[in-house]
Amino acid sequence: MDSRFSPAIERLLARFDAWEAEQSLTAERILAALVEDEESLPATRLVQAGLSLLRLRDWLTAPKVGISLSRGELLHTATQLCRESGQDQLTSDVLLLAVVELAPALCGQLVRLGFRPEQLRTAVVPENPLRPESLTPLQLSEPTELIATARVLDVGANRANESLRILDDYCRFVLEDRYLTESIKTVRHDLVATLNKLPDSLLLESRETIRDVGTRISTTGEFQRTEIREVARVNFKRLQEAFRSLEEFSKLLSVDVAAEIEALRYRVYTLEQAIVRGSDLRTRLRDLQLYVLLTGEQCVASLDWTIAEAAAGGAQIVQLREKNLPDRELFDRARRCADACRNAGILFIMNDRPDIARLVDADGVHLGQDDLTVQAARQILGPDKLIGVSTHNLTQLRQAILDGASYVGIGPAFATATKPHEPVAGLEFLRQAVTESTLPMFAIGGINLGTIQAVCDVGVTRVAVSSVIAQAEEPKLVAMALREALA
Ligand SMILES: Cc1ncc(COP(=O)(O)OP(=O)(O)O)c(N)n1
Ligand SMILES: Cc1ncsc1CCOP(=O)(O)O
Ligand SMILES: [Mg+2]
Repeated sequence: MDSRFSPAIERLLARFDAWEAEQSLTAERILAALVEDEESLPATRLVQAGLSLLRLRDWLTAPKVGISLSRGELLHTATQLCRESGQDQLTSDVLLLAVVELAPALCGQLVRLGFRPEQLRTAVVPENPLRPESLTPLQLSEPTELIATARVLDVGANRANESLRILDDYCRFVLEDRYLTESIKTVRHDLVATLNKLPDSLLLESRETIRDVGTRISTTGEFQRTEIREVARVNFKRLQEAFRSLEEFSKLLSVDVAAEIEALRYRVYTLEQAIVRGSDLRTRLRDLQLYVLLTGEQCVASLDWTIAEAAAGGAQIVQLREKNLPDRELFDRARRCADACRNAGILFIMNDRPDIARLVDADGVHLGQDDLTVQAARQILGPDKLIGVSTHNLTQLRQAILDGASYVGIGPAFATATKPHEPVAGLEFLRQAVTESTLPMFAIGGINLGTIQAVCDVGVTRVAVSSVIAQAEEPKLVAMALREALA
């Protein structure tokens, strides 16, 4: 067996041999084999680079003339890429990059499905690859400090991996969130890739669980979990401890590996914010489907009356969206709206202004792409208030999730006179958004009794509306009809 190949890669290459012998080795076939397992490294890399596996599989199963490749040229390119990335062993993501680079026509097709080739290259062949010569040569024959270091790293890697698996399950089965699941999975793969940069089998050779007194120590807290969310919270803590330890001890072997682990630790911190805090706020919004944006001048009647009527018809959130009021009047109006919403038993969200949201004790604030950041608004509002973010494409949606948004607006679904110059994102974006994540999402823009069915048909379950309520003679009846359509 060639030491550059793991058993999994050997098995793949044997399949390629067989296909080549029957003259059916094509770029598409190799790609399909690499993503057969949705947890595989190539599958994760493609998702990271913007490709949806569902769309890719649909495309792969459609009939097409394949692009022939030879096993020899594939291995040649892959070996060169390995050299560029400073790794000794051929990994499956390097094979993937080799296929994409050898078959530009295939790459072009994937780009049409959302794939960003430069992102794959950066992930597989980083700018400043860790060169093997930066690692200290090892002698593992005697129980030295080196062996002790390796044991600590082995334990840390196992702990981190266990926690990541649990968090993967949490995102997948509790939150049912595809993007967060992929993000956790990517951390797991990247940790493996980073630790693989340590000398061959160092961690395994040093394993000595029997001598590890820590395996027999447990505290009562270890077994107490009162809520499912606790599982995520506790495992993020464990994960961060494991990363901290890995980072400190790997400094003894390679500063480059330590730096990569530090970067992973920061990514995990961002995910913790999104997953643990997000879980609380998601729960608060779980059953809320109808969100109404109001501007005083747009309402045919008074704001107070419109809020009371809309709430009586089933509106569950009101946002005050004023664009032309001086601050004192805005503050005054916000206070009255907050009171009206409290009286009606619904949530009150302030548009654009975390400062005023805080002053009137609103339930939260809504921010657009050019407004203050989520992080800045959090500083003003503290940990318990809702922060909504407007998103118009998948990149903005993913960023809002990582920023810790409590919900997102997705749209505009249709052109609307309420915000006439806003480019329409359309129904296809709405469909993609609800497939990508389970963060509460309110479709917005041109939604009324005539268009709401089309919005529901793409899988949306929550809407935010303005003119259809503000300009209705009977907002209560309109709200009831919108709720009915969402039911
Ligand atoms: C629920 C919801 N979604 C989107 C928006 C739009 O916010 P933004 O892009 O900041 O535009 P303005 O409303 O501030 O003009 C929203 N307000 N609410
Ligand atoms: C604030 C905003 N942002 C995107 S569309 C929109 C207005 C939605 O109003 P309407 O429901 O009247 O189309
Ligand atoms: Mg705004």
